Amino acid sequence: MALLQQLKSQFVCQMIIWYVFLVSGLIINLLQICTLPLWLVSKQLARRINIRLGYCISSQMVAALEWWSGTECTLYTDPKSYPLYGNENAIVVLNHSHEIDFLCGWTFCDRFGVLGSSKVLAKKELSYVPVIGWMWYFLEIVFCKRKWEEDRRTVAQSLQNLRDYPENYWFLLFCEGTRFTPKKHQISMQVAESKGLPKLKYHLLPRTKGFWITVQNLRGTVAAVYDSTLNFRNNEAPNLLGVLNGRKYHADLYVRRIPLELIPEDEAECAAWLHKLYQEKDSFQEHYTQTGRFPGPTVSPPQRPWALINWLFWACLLLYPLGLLLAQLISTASITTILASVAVCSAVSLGVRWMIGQTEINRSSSYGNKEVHLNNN
Ligand SMILES: CCCCC/C=C\C/C=C\CCCCCCCC(=O)SCCNC(=O)CCNC(=O)[C@H](O)C(C)(C)COP(=O)(O)OP(=O)(O)OC[C@H]1O[C@@H](n2cnc3c(N)ncnc32)[C@H](O)[C@@H]1OP(=O)(O)O
Ligand SMILES: CCCCCCCCCCCCCCCCCC(=O)OC[C@@H](O)COP(=O)(O)O
Repeated sequence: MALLQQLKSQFVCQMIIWYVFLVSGLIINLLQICTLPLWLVSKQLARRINIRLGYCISSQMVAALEWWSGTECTLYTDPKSYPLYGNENAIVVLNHSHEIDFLCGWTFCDRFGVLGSSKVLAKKELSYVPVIGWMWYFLEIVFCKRKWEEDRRTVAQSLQNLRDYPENYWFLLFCEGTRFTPKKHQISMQVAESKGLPKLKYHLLPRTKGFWITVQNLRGTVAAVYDSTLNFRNNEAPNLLGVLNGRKYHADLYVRRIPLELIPEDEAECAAWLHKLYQEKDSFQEHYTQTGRFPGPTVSPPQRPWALINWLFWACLLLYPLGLLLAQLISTASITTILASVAVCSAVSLGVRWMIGQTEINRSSSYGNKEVHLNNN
């Protein structure tokens, strides 16, 4: 067991995982570009094809979490709501304090069959990330600049486009707008105080505009909000490098299904509703800290083999040409080819490090970090 663990953290294993991910990802991005003319002829068919192409990329990261690191995910939820998951459109509201929260989200999407089609309100900067960000254009992910004056029009338009989406999806919203850091927490609690809102211990104060605009624009096509609270056992702070090194974590997710009809239409009432939701989420986190579990029964959505099958397919397809290339490089080794290979590998490593950096909280943006001038009147 310890030997296997050591093997997983070996540089050559990491290289293989990255090689398969990057090369297959770029091939899929190219295939996505090839679907562009199809959008003019049959938009729904183009969307269905892109859902499957997108699955081929995001499921590789799910495979890394589930099959490589062996991370386990436990779901706490009402058994009556459980059969609806994956069989309806939903808005997912999730806390944002862990570096791999999006990845755990993807794992649950996969288990309920909505990984390819799922959406998120994401910051614009992520659209430039190779492979993942480029894939998102074709999956109609909604991007925002976190500048309301600009976002109110563009976000509403992107959401309207999703009204006739041909397959069930979950729309993820991190209402906190940025990842939790002590400084951002302190500043957002000053804002809470100035608004006369109770302080939160485990969350930043939620931004309400994105939630309101999402609910308003998807009303009639989305059935419910899934209020989701994620935590990791033993106070762990998991990260992507840990996953790629084969480190096992245990995620607990608490999901409450709230029918969309219960959410007020009026903007101010909707904002008050969201603030109350976050106060409840805070109490669930407190419960977890005290007892090590969320309230209610647990269910284990079955793990599906497709993420692993997809990864094995790409590995078989891409490792053979890599072997040939390496053999040729070694046999014709000249100083120029060696230098060129080292230069390419270094550039790719830097790119890879930058991509991983996107998930790291200590490289988080300065959004929510600036002192605000509060008006208490
Ligand atoms: C478990 C199942 C999981 C299922 C997973 C499903 C799908 C997965 C699919 C993909 C996974 C990929 C994951 C990728 C993750 C990427 C996520 C991100 O990029 S998060 C960042 C982007 N998203 C958001 O920001 C969403 C939340 N934000 C908003 O809603 C904002 O309102 C906004 C629409 C972006 C606009 O932002 P802006 O800053 O311009 O306006 P605001 O209204 O927010 O700000 C003014 C408002 O806020 C008050 N204020 C000021 N400072 C603060 C502060 N520090 N904290 C809180 N509030 C603050 C200020 O007083 C104003 O208040 P008011 O409105 O009352 O005037
Ligand atoms: C087998 C596969 C292995 C390969 C691993 C591939 C790793 C690819 C890494 C690229 C990941 C790109 C997706 C990043 C998603 C990050 C989500 C996130 O957490 O964004 C942060 C924002 O919400 C808020 O930003 P901040 O304001 O906190 O700043």
